[in-house]
Amino acid sequence: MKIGLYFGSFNPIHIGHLIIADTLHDRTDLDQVWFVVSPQNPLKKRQSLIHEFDRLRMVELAIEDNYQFKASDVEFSMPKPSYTIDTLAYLTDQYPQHQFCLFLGSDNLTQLKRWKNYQTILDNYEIFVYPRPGEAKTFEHPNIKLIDAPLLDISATFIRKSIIEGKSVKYLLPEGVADYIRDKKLYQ
Ligand SMILES: Nc1ncnc2c1ncn2[C@@H]1O[C@H](COP(=O)(O)OP(=O)(O)OP(=O)(O)O)[C@@H](O)[C@H]1O
Ligand SMILES: O=C(O)c1ccc[n+]([C@@H]2O[C@H](COP(=O)([O-])O)[C@@H](O)[C@H]2O)c1
Repeated sequence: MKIGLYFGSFNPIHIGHLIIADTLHDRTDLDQVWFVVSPQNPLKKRQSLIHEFDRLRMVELAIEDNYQFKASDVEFSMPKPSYTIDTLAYLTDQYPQHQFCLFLGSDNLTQLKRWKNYQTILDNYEIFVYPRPGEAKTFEHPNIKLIDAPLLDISATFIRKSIIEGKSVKYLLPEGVADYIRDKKLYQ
């Protein structure tokens, strides 16, 4: 099977993530999308990062009606911070029957040259990139595939801020995720 790995902090998962995953899945020959919840992005120091178990649970709630989407906690038992090349090597070793590729927002493509062993990632994995407002195209490589799709000006940062300010995030989050945040009083 061909699997698209969608790595992220998902703090929390929002409808932008779901639209991106669905668009990339629809426009490629991928069989499944795995949402890989990263405990700690090596380049982001965030005090508002809630526990990875809550972030994983919200991903599970968000994708439960889509059998082609899976949630992965593979990075929970790996060393922190979460280096993508190490997870790719682990998954490639664990699942030799699968072919893996990556999903990135274009903000992360801009940052890619700061990632651990980015050249190895580039040379060995196809990368599908969803455009993000404010991000210019940075570099080209045969394995980088830019997808032409509507810009989505939605971020988890905006959602966290809105919750703190008591503003509505009703249509920015899947319903189950909004309920989970409310019940557990997260991000307040
Ligand atoms: N609106 C968006 N457009 C394009 N890509 C996005 C968008 N939101 C998230 N992504 C991509 O999804 C992946 C996971 O993103 P992440 O969980 O960090 O969400 P975020 O909304 O960027 O969070 P935060 O605001 O906390 O940084 C990254 O590759 C990111 O580039
Ligand atoms: O491997 C790296 O050096 C590296 C550097 C920055 C980000 N990443 C990964 O990129 C993914 C997206 O992160 P985020 O916080 O934008 O959702 C997440 O899985 C991070 O662990 C990985």
